[in-house]
Amino acid sequence: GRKWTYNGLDGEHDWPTNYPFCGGAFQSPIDFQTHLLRYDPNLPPIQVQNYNLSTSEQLTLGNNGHSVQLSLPSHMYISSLPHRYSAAQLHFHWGSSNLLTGSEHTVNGKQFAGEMHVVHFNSDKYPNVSMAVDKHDGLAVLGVFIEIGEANPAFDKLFRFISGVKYRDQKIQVPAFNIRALLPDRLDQYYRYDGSLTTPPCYPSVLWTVFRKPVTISRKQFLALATALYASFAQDSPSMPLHENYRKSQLPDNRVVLVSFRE
Ligand SMILES: NS(=O)(=O)c1c(F)c(F)c(S(=O)(=O)CCO)c(N[C@H]2CCc3ccccc32)c1F
Ligand SMILES: [Zn+2]
Repeated sequence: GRKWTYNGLDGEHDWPTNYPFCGGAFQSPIDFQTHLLRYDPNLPPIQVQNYNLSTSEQLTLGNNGHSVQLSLPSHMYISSLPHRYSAAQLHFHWGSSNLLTGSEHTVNGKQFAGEMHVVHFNSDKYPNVSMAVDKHDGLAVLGVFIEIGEANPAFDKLFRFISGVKYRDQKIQVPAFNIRALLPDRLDQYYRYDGSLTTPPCYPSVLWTVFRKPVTISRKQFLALATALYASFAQDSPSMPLHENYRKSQLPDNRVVLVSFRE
């Protein structure tokens, strides 16, 4: 598709020009304001299967110019939703070295340092993520807020390779590891709403689950993510840093956000 960026020309205000859904309804992210929340006691804890990948498996780590993404095998899946949602990839959104506010979803206006998304597709109905991406029941994305605090060694299994994908379209193979260790310990407390991809083409095809509890990584780990990457190709000059790759909050339109926890 046509190129798009997070700021300046081709920035998010211009996305609807080439990607009409970006100007439509049910857009993500949104701000989880208290008055939008409704407690739903029937929301079950999220259950993930086969997330503990063996180190003999290899995954593709890539820089697609918009984020750093890790391919995931489709034998990983979420089993607690109405359909089986199989894993496709995970990626990150962040601010910059001195902007510790780079999450996409926010809580009463509070922005976290970053956010990780684990993208899954409805493998009961669609053969792969590309066929699912524009269907109303196509995708389920798990969102994890990232805060600066105690280091989390699991993220180093990914971040230690980031210098290998500094420039756009660079890809390397990395040893697989336990992806469950990237999620918070409690998967029973989360925000749930119907939304969209937060990047063009912004299809309103995502069942969002954003965990209430953030994960923490150290400032050193965060800087590895926030300062290592370029959105431009290796041969391009000048190079453009890949940072502040988060979309602004979208209008809730009269959407309700279900929560699995009581305040
Ligand atoms: N925040 S988000 O979860 O909405 C989201 C992204 F923020 C994002 F950057 C990407 S991407 O593939 O890295 C780049 C543009 O799609 C995807 N990629 C998804 C959507 C399209 C697609 C097709 C195949 C594999 C993954 C994806 C995404 F779902
Ligand atoms: Zn994302």
